[in-house]
Amino acid sequence: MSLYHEAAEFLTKSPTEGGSLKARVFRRKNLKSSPNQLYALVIETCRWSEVLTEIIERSDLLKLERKLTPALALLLAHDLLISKGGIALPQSHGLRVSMERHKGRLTSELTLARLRRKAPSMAVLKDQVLKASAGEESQYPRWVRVNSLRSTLEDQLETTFSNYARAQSLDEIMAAGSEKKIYIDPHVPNLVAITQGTDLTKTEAYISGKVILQDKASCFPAYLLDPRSEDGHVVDACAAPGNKTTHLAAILHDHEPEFEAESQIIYAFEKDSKRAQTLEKMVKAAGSKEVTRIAFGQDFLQVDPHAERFAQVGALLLDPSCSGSGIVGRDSMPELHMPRAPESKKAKASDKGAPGNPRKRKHAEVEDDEERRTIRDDDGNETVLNSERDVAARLEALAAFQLSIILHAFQFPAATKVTYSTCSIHDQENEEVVMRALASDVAKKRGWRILKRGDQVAGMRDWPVRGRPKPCNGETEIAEGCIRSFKNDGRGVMGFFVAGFVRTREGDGTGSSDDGPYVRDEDGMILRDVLGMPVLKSTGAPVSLEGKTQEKRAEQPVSSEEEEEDDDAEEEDDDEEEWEGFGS
Ligand SMILES: C[S@@+](CC[C@H](N)C(=O)[O-])C[C@H]1O[C@@H](n2cnc3c(N)ncnc32)[C@H](O)[C@@H]1O
Repeated sequence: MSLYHEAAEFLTKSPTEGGSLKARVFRRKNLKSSPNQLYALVIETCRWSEVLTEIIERSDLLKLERKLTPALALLLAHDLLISKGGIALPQSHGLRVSMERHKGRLTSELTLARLRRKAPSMAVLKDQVLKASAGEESQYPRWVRVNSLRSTLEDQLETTFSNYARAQSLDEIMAAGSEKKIYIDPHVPNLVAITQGTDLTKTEAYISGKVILQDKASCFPAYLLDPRSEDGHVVDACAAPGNKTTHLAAILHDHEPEFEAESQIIYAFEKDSKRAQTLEKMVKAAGSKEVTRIAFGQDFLQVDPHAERFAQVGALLLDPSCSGSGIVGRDSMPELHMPRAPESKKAKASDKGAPGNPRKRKHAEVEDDEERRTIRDDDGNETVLNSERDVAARLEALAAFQLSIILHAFQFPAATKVTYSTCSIHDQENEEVVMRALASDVAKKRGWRILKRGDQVAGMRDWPVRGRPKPCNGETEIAEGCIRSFKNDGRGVMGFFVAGFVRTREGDGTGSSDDGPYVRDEDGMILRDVLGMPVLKSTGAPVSLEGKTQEKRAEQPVSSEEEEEDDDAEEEDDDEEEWEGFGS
């Protein structure tokens, strides 16, 4: 079966499997075509289907080529007229011949369709098509985190975003239309919002890991955790694809003291080996490899918190699988238009439900039925649910798993900071899990409590949307400590939840305070002398630079990217020698 026949099936048949197009394509076994190619063809054809339907009908293609079904005509017309590569079939293939003999007529119809839409060029038409077919995401800004391991905000403003006008508010970004505008986020450091429409993935900054596309809310957990040199090693318990792991690495880099300090490691666990490979790629691209140890396929719950190698783990970021109900545009699928089949021709079995029936149909509508029965978590796993009771049971199962992750993290002997986050909007997975964690034996025994709003990093303290008091049993301090965000509330972010837990080591009798050896101001920032050296609590005097400066200087690469690559190669060898896996 050709790519086009397989794609036509996805385009026309009501899904029997449920789930988004992406999930259905990637889950389908025995596909002859590459799932990536197939998915791209179907989704792009949907985007262009209104224009292509007009072209096919006006050119009478289906009357002239009786072997073509409406879906095949749509897919082939897409590749013939729109795709750079043309039709992906041998020149003598019947389908390709059927299309190419009408190329002149179809191309003229494309020009007329473009002119009817008042688009002076194909580029403008493409822009229009993309906008018209954009889903929920188009109402949101695009969030971009500047990766401080590879670049700085200033550098990016002068390079990647040099032709963007500075916006004074997020509203300006949302109202900017096609104008390129940029807004520097007031809550999360190194984060900007830009107008939708530009494909940043093609830029040098994206390819080289200088910028990372990451929703603002997804930046909250690492920022709230705020790992500092005195916190020791860090755990990212559920790490793939790695947005938060790489954010943690950038924050460690930003907080790296100029003076002698133990080097810090991020232990990144990922239960799913395939996703762990994505994590590895992201960690490498973001320049975080040196500080990150990935546990491929390792279940965090099977890891022994008391193992020697975790003795210095002071901070843990927990971002476990959840219902994903806060994700923006997860299932959005462009509206599909189908050319009408010629009158005399009976609709082929493979075209049932497409033309003749309502000519326009939203994939979402087809999937709505499925949606009632299917919930998809943020890892893309789907569960078929038949009733409200099923939904409640699924949320309870997720909540029980999420709670077990927190309780496991609470056991790490040196841990004093934990963040827990979900991209869910459900109380059951959010405040209710927090309350259950705080009420647990391990929390009580070890002195874990909520990180109060007043003790949070400045940007999180200022963020106005807080936890819901009701599921916190009216305990406002806990609700205020929880941070929420909601879709469609004008703040331009996804639905999200994060809470921090802290404890002092006195809580379990180990006797040291949890904010490290340096004097801090009321924002929790380390006090420094005029040279920027941190002031020690023990002596009241700044730390001496001796020793470290020379060592640092000796570590500096001579320069050049080539050297960086060489370094990488060496690190790989080093890693292989040093790292023997996590075990339990
Ligand atoms: C919400 S995603 C994490 C997203 C990630 N923190 C990021 O920001 O890019 C949850 C991840 O946790 C992984 N996971 C689920 N249970 C796990 C466990 N017990 N141990 C380790 N990883 C787990 C899933 O495979 C999935 O990749």
